[in-house]
Amino acid sequence: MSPTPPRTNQARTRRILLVVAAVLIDREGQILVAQRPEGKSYAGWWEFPGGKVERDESPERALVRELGEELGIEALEEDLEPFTFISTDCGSFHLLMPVYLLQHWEGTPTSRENQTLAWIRPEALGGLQLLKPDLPLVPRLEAYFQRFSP
Ligand SMILES: Nc1nc2c([nH]c(=O)n2[C@H]2C[C@H](O)[C@@H](COP(=O)(O)OP(=O)(O)OP(=O)(O)O)O2)c(=O)[nH]1
Repeated sequence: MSPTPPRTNQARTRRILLVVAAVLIDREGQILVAQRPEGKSYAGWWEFPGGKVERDESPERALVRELGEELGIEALEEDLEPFTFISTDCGSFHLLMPVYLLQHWEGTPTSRENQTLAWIRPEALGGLQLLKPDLPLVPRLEAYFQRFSP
């Protein structure tokens, strides 16, 4: 009988892609979601605003930059509240995505990159075709918002 090979979680480690995302929450407790536009990978799927962290950029700086580029808003790094993170195998890369909550910003979020924007109630998140890596965020956000409902 041959010896049992050691158990490993994964055959090999893939390149880590560091992406940051923000859950914007307005005064009515609605959250902002964005639909990826034609021409991008996963066009038509919904996601949270954000994007890839560039070389020599902190996650918070990257997110402030992405929010400016995608939504035309000004956010402060200190207003980004760490919420959770996603760490998952996406096939050709391993996605590591810190997710922040944001309740204060300057300006009105506007589509700057042809994405469709929607303000939705947290309980409507489950009905959207969200990017698969984002699915664990749905129950976590629902639980977060339930804590504040009467
Ligand atoms: N912004 C954002 N990206 C997400 C989320 N969930 C998720 O899996 N991603 C993935 C999709 C992409 O592979 C990557 C985000 O990168 P991106 O949006 O800057 O990249 P992209 O491929 O759309 O753009 P580009 O390289 O063509 O400029 O992270 C999310 O909620 N928000």
